[in-house]
Amino acid sequence: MDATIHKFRDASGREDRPSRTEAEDAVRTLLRYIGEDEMREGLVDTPARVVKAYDEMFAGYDQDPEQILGRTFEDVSGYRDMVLIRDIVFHSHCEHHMVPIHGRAHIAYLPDGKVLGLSKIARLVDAFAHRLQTQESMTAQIADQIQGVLKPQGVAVMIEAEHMCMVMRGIRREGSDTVTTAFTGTFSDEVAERARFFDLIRTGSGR
Ligand SMILES: Nc1nc2c(ncn2[C@@H]2O[C@H](COP(=O)(O)OP(=O)(O)OP(=O)(O)O)[C@@H](O)[C@H]2O)c(=O)[nH]1
Ligand SMILES: [Zn+2]
Repeated sequence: MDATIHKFRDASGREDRPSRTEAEDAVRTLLRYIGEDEMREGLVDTPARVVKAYDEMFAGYDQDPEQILGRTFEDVSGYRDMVLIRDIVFHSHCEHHMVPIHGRAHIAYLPDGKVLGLSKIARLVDAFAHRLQTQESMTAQIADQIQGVLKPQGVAVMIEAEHMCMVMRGIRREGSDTVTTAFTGTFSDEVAERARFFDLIRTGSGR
């Protein structure tokens, strides 16, 4: 499993980033490549729209996951049991074909004195989803980032996703989900904790 976390790059930091105009020209080239007339009325503004959409869909390269998780809370009255956020819907793009992946992430951790703001976990998913991804990398990146920043007793991540590159092209197989998991700490060591994680995802009543 490739757990490499893309290096945080700030918007101005990459000297080799093409300009907006160059990116729009590249879209015009693709329009011509598919057989379109990039000058026809309906397409005149399309390159600018596509680049704007890319800014949003790939905003993750300018987001620092560590900063997203930065603030933790310690005053949780001694709560030590599992915290599970399930069904975090996300949209991403596969790094092989640059077409959408859509799915759900289920993320749990066993606190060791500190907890995260709940919204920060969904923000973390978005930061990684808004980059080119493989499902395996994204799963490992989320687990490693939470483990690294929060240092809980363990992290469990499960992602279920559909890859449009398998639906719209190639094998053209609708409805198959890919499931990936990553476990650290107690979840990695103890089969019972993993079982409770799976139980809570499916039934909501692990104990
Ligand atoms: N492991 C993994 N594979 C993925 C993911 N997303 C897409 N793929 C696969 O990446 C592979 C790329 O295979 P290639 O043979 O290089 O490319 P291709 O000719 O477009 O492959 P086909 O999709 O089989 O037509 C395909 O099998 C895809 O299904 C992912 O998140 N993880
Ligand atoms: Zn693909």
